[in-house]
Amino acid sequence: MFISLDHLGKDFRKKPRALDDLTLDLPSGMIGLVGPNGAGKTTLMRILCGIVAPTRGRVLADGRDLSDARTRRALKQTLGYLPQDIEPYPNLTPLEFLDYMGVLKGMGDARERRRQAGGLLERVGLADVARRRIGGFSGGMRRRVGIAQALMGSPRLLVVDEPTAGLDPEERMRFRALLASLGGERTVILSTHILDDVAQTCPYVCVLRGGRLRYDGATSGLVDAARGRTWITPPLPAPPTGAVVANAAATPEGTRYRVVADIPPAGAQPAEPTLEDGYLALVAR
Ligand SMILES: Nc1ncnc2c1ncn2[C@@H]1O[C@H](COP(=O)(O)OP(=O)(O)OP(=O)(O)O)[C@@H](O)[C@H]1O
Repeated sequence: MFISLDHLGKDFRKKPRALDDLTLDLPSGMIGLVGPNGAGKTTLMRILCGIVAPTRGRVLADGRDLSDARTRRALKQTLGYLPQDIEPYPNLTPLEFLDYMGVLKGMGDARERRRQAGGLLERVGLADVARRRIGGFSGGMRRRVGIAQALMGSPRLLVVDEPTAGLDPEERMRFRALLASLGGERTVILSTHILDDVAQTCPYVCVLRGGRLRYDGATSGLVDAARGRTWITPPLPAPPTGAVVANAAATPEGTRYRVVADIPPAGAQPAEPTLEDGYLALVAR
């Protein structure tokens, strides 16, 4: 599915320009959406899912304008959304929950719903607990129920908000591998604060800050934003002023800072930038 944003903007009463003039063509496959708190990621995802209407501009899905109610209805049937705060009903089993979500998505055939639910639970590694109540599941297992429900109806657009937040490292890796297997023909938009998740799963990334698009393109290209601007300081008693600190390492003589800055701090040596440095160079104020 091809999504285009055309001068998209969103004002809230207390927050004008929560999104500001976004124009962008999203490719199919895995797309990372990153940015600091309040950058507008959730607002953008809600607009893409047809939950919130933009104040200005438009979204086109395969060339069709989402401001049209019929297009929105059609999109909702081919859309999977895993919101940040999903809490699957604790009294249901995963099979029951997926069946219910299938009904909400307009899947009328009960046999097909059961077939898909069974296959998806297999895929997310929950087949052996498919008939247990979700209430007794760990956070990671609930998140996997969440992704399975988002995949009911084989959506062509999958929107996933902060899926690995709060998971332990093993569950996070597992979830990441699962997400990586979902790309292909489908468009998957993955919003996250964890840059490493994007580096590992998304060839394409959009960086938002303060409602504006700061970067869109190959994830590997993010490093260029910090090229020639990344430095390691000598041991110092305090961080250098006027530089964005990307990392700090304590030494007996003081702290060595890894910084992104146009002008090198006194005595600093140039360093090869990483994705993180590039991201910081784009979003730091
Ligand atoms: N329903 C709303 N009413 C008023 N303001 C809102 C609403 N939703 C979002 N905002 C504001 O819009 C801005 C963007 O919020 P949004 O939740 O989209 O950012 P985000 O990038 O998802 O942030 P986070 O990473 O913290 O989840 C913020 O300043 C937020 O306070």
